[in-house]
Amino acid sequence: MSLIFVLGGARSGKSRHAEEIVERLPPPWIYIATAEAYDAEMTERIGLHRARRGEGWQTLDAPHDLPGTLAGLTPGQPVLVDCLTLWLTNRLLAEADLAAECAALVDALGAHDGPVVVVSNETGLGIVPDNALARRFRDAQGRLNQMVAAHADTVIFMVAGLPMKVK
Ligand SMILES: Nc1nc2c(ncn2[C@@H]2O[C@H](COP(=O)(O)OP(=O)(O)OP(=O)(O)O)[C@@H](O)[C@H]2O)c(=O)[nH]1
Repeated sequence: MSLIFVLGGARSGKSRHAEEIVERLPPPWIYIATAEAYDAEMTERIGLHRARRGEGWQTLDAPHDLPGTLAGLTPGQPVLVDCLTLWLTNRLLAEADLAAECAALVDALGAHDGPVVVVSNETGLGIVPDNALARRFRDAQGRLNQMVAAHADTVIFMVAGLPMKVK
């Protein structure tokens, strides 16, 4: 098992970089998507991602049950999880026990018998949000990122499309 964690801001190029890492491995590659298309703009974004991925990729949707989806994978399959931020958002809005769910997610990432690349946002670099929900989210995201980074073999921080290896 190898775990590679790719972090960055919005439009930092993290999805593309994560895809390139996985595409160096033998296909088929599993893409676990956590986004839900709530509006036309998000539908278009997702369409662009799907068009870019092309042959060799199989997409699984896991907006909520990410640990269960990971547990159901065939051993050895290279997998890309894109991204933890939307999964955490979905679970926060579902009023889940975030500490327990994040611990279960880290266990599931570690349990997959194959290469895993995980994408997440490095949030919290801006000003303190003015509402409690956003502050809660920011803190939960920071904690989850630390947990995944601690377990990862490699951590890459994307800056303006450029990968910076931090672990
Ligand atoms: N449901 C679904 N979501 C997808 C699919 N492909 C990509 N996505 C989602 O698209 C999201 C990323 O989209 P963007 O907003 O373009 O990425 P970004 O994080 O702003 O930018 P980058 O740092 O450049 O990757 C991820 O959360 C994915 O889950 C898919 O096939 N189905």
